[in-house]
Parts: sequence; C-alpha cells; structure tokens
Amino acid sequence: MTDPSWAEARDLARAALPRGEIISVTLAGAVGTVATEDLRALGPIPHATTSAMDGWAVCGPAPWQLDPDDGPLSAGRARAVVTGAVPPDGTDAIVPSEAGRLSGDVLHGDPPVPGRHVRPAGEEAQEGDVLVSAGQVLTPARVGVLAMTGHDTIAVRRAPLVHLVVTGDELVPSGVPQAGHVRDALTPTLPPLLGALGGKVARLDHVRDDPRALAAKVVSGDADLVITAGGTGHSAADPIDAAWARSNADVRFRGVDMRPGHPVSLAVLPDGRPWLALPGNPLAATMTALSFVPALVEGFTGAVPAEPAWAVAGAAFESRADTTLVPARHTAAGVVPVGRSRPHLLTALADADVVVIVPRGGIGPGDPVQVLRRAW
Ligand SMILES: Nc1nc2c(c(=O)[nH]1)N[C@H]1C(S)=C(S)[C@@H](COP(=O)(O)OP(=O)(O)OC[C@H]3O[C@@H](n4cnc5c(N)ncnc54)[C@H](O)[C@@H]3O)O[C@H]1N2
Ligand code: MOO
Repeated sequence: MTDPSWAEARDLARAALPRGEIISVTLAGAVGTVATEDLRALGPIPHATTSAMDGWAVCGPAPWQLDPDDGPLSAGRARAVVTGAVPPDGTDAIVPSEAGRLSGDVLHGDPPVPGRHVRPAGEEAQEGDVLVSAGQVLTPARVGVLAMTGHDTIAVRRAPLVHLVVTGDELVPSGVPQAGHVRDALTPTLPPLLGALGGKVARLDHVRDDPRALAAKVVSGDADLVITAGGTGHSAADPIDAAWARSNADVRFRGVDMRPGHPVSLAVLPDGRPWLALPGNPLAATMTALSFVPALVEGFTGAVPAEPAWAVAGAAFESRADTTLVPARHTAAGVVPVGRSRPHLLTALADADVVVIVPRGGIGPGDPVQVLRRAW
C-alpha cells in the first residue's frame, strides 16, 4: 500500500508481527512484559488490619491506663503500637505518639475518632479482585501491587527483540563532523528510545548504502523485528527498495501520509520478521519510531493498544498531510510548538515534552488535540 493514513499504517504495523510465546517470569523480571491473563488478588489488600501510625491503640474514652498484656483491649486501656503492626482486638482508634501525653502509666489525649489511623484489611481489594488485566503492561507499580498480594511467578509475553541496522556511507561514529560527513545521531538515540517504546535492541549493526550488504546483514539476524534507519528515499543511493527486492520482502506500506517521516515503510520478510524502515533524517526517524514501534510491539505482546493522550492546543498547528507530528510543550495556555521543527534536526524534540498529532487542515487555539507522551 502506498501512502496510507497514519492510523491505517499503525493498524498495518499492529498486524505485522504475530504474537510472541507465553512465558513465565518472576516479578523481578516482569517490568515491561505484558500480562496474558487477568491477575487477581490472592487475598485481601491490605491482608490484615494494621496501625497507620506509631503511637497507642486505645479503647473507649480518654484517659487510658497502659495495658502491658497481649490480649484484647478493654475500655479505658491503651497499648503501644508501631506503624504496620496489628493492633489488639478491641482497638477503637490509634493515638499517634505526638498526640498523646504520658504521665506515669496513664495516657492522656483528645477523644479519639473511631477508626482513626487504623488501616482496615481489604480496604483496597478483596480476594479475587482483578489487579492487572490481560493485555496490560507490567509497570513497576503494578508489579508492586502483585507482590503485595503474594504473586511470585506470572504468565506474560516478553518485549520483542529488535535487530537495529543504521545505514549511511556518510555517517561517522565519533568526533566533530567535517563537510561531507555526518555524525551518527541515531545510534545513541534509537536503542533507548526503542526500549522506552517496548522493544529491546538485541543487535546493532552499521551498514553502508549497499542493498546487497543490507539484505545480507538483515537476513543473518534472528531477532523478532528488524528496524533500519536511512535509505528510504527513491534515489539510486537509497538501498531499501533494492534490499527488499533481494530479500523477497512483502511490502505492507511504502510511505505514509505523514510529516515528517513520509518515506517510512514496512515490509515482512519471508521468515515472518517485520522490517520497519525509518527515514534517515533524525526527526523523521524518531517521529516514525514513536508512531509505529508501539503498534508493532502491541502485535507481539498482545498489549491493549495505547491510545494517544489528550491536551488542549495553546496555539494554531498546521498540517498539510493526513497527519503532522509537531514537538510541543505544555504551558498554562495549552500545548505550544517548540522551536523550529525540521526533519533533519532534533533540537525541537529534545526540548519537547509532548508531540502533537495534527490532523489534516490543522487545529486552532483552544481545540482538543491528541498527543504522544514523552519517550524521547
Ligand atoms: N527527491 C526527493 N528527495 C527526498 C524526498 C522526496 O520525497 N523526494 N524525501 C525527503 C524526506 S521527507 C526524507 S525523510 C529523506 C529520507 O531519507 P532516507 O531515509 O533515504 O535517509 P538518508 O538519505 O539516508 O538520510 C537523510 C538525511 O539524514 C541524515 N542521516 C541519516 N542517518 C543519520 C544518522 N544515523 N544520524 C544523523 N543523520 C543521519 C543523512 O545524512 C541525510 O542528511 O529523504 C528526503 N529526500
Ligand atoms: O518527511 Mo522527511 O521525513 O521531511 O524528513
């Protein structure tokens, strides 16, 4: 397909990579994987009623006689407790240490509000409640919730492994570039960016603008997904078309109706590995990675598609394509464009905290807009 819309191209990307296998991981290795089934509370959360403060458990009205025993509290009695400890049966409230005064073994304080500073069992969830749904990404906080209720090992799909290939005869890996050379900005940028988008770069290669070398390098890989940067143009020097022809790739889209990044393309190799070809211009490469890598990852992991977030435009945004992606910043007036957003530069994205998804025809100040959140 030539020049599908941005949304159509995301759907094509989502369908390009078949689901990965289900594996079992410990919670320590679960962050970034995707739940394959609903994960439920194995008991109430919190699992027991506990004190929220260091102080005294009290029963009945003040004053209270300190009770050194272990049994239930009776009216007019108090017993020292620490945060997180189970208060004795009969506790009406906890008096924090700073709110009580001891004279000898008698505790004085204001009349307690029943239940004050007591954290009841089951306050957050009951046994069997769904804590993480099938298709949700395991975040650090979700893993913490699962740990609280006693999960140890869970069934997930892992992040897809990526074979990243950066192309370009003109690229130099270090130092200040001279005319005719270009310092490679994507080798340091793409692996962490792809990681933040749910992929994991397992192999990184650099190849000259030679279709034969590019096809051979890609065919020799065994990651789940191939991502190349550069060479998507239609000049004789651009190797993507010829490399795809050499490797019998099934082209799913060749160009997308978007700016920047119009030449971004997707094919599937005969062995089933998708090959996402990002343009070489650094802003075009990063914007197209932000657009299509999450969709490819969702296909592999079964993650529920992440919808772009909403914001309010604080300025006018133009689009002469189906979709224009504009680096922007949140301000009190809404999101506004950052600097000059040029495909061959990257400064605007470096200063942006969102990317605004501008539909054809543009949007005006005060309009609701969808945005991509920071992964860069
Ligand atoms: N006649 C036309 N020319 C171009 C068109 C077009 O439609 N007709 N489209 C332009 C657009 S849009 C883009 S985007 C680029 C696509 O370029 P390629 O994917 O072929 O990328 P390259 O030619 O390899 O590089 C483009 C540009 O980016 C620099 N680059 C490449 N890799 C890196 C890197 N790793 N780090 C830093 N900079 C990099 C490269 O030196 C070039 O300046 O084509 C337009 N042309
Ligand atoms: O759209 Mo290109 O992606 O202008 O750089």
